[in-house]
Amino acid sequence: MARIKICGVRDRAAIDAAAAGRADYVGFVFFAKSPRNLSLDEAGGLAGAVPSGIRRIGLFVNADDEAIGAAVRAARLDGVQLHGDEGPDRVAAVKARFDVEVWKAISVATRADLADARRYAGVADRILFDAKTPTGAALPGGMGVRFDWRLLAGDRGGFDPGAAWGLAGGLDASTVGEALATTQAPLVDVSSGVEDAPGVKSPAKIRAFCEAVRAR
Ligand SMILES: O=C(O)c1ccccc1NCC(=O)[C@H](O)[C@H](O)COP(=O)(O)O
Repeated sequence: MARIKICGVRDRAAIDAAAAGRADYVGFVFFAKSPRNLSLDEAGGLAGAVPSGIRRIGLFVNADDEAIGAAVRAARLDGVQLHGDEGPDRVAAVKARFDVEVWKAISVATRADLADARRYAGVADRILFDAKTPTGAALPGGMGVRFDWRLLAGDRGGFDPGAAWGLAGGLDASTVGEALATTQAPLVDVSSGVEDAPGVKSPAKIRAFCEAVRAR
């Protein structure tokens, strides 16, 4: 069964719903422009509400070591998700500096974009294929945009078949079944698809999403 990450949680109710749905990961966003952004204090408080079986992943966009380190410590992060223009060298540097798993998001619109993932082979602990948001969009993710999931069927553009990966972008309880059937993704990541408004998670939608994944 696919693992589940509920990204952009901002309150205890969302964490409780993720736990009830037996999600594997929750995501804390550290990006000031995001409606899901958390302060270090907020993230530290929420971290204590996350049950021990759920891993905490911090999301960053082109952040420096100081910002990543402060969040890793405050929220006792198990992993970091690099969602900006970080190249393989930067991913390797984050991995060397911090004792956490490191995910790299790859923005996908066309098959050509998949080639980017190959650059991170043996460097990132997980590749997250996410939809490319439109040019000039406010955020590089978390906007409910999906891409053609058929691009990930087969060899995923030559991406290492043994490497860990996940699917994000435009998923919700009504679409995740089709996404999983098409891609066989080992992990699905959702944010706006389990919200009532940007940054406002819906416990009912989180539970429905988890049930839809488990129904596969
Ligand atoms: O969620 C954000 O606000 C965000 C901000 C900046 C970069 C990435 C962001 N989210 C990335 C995620 O992990 C989302 O879960 C992923 O893009 C899927 O989002 P959605 O299509 O809304 O489910």
